[in-house]
Amino acid sequence: MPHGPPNVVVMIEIQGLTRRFGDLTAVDDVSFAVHDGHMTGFVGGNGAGKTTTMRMTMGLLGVDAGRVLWNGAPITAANRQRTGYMPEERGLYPKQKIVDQLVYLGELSGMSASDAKAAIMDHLERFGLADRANDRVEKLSLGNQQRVQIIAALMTRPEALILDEPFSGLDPTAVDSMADLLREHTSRGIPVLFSSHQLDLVERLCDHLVVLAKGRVVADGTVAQLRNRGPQRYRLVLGSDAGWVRDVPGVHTVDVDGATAVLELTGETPGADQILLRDALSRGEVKEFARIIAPLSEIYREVTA
Ligand SMILES: Nc1ncnc2c1ncn2[C@@H]1O[C@H](COP(=O)(O)OP(=O)(O)OP(=O)(O)O)[C@@H](O)[C@H]1O
Repeated sequence: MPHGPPNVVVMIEIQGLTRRFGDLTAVDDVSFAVHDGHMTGFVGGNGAGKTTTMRMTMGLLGVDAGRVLWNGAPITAANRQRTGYMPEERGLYPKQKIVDQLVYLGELSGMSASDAKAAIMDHLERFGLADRANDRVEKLSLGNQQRVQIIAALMTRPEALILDEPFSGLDPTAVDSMADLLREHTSRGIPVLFSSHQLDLVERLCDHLVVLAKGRVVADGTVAQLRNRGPQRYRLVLGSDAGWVRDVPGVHTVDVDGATAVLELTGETPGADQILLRDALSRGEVKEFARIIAPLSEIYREVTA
């Protein structure tokens, strides 16, 4: 059972955040919103500025310019205290028992020891760690330590979640438990921002995507919106040679291999897809005419190139 107030509606807006380290502008005028009830994936190569943006959002790092809004007003310390944050650097005490450590962290966030304990046991159960509650952290594998770190961020009845690479190091079962937990939060209106290099996972989970490259936002939208930015690609499979498609107006031929053609519509000729299909049908059998859905990894390569 999820722990947290029902139907919280929070929107976080990041506006013009900028941070320099010496000559390097690590985060350069970054703006985007993390909408209530949305899972927002934050992606970008190593050093793109994701962690720096998240740390500024959490008030752990000063900003050179820009601001963060919480439901339209400048974010406060109290708002941040109600945000479940998972830092990139994992900070557990190796010698302490898992349950004691989590109770301590819960109390720091204002929970009573008994509430904290109930939330902890529920989360340990979900991550298959209930029987390890009294083990010292150092006895856990790295992946299981990661699960404990996640519990620390999620057990405190957060009203927003900002998670720096929460899926890294998790096995597929833990990835599924984590994904379910995050969905429970978004279904109650909680905004979730998480960074990840696992694009397949981001594609599967996220409603919204922000792509950072060299400190700047290079794409911001739904996966479908990002897909529709470029030319639309189709595959045409005929019963005979497809070479004639090269001469169809408004169609750019990417590749023809015998009866199969990969095409892009240039957008210059309205209804080019219908013209193409009519032509193809008038020449004989059409086995397939379908849009090619680019994987997120391809879109990512294009926007960060
Ligand atoms: N405290 C610091 N002092 C100097 N440079 C820093 C500091 N923190 C970050 N940087 C630099 O800022 C840039 C952005 O780093 P950041 O950690 O935000 O990237 P990231 O997108 O989270 O990368 P990764 O995916 O590798 O975790 C990098 O070039 C990094 O070396």
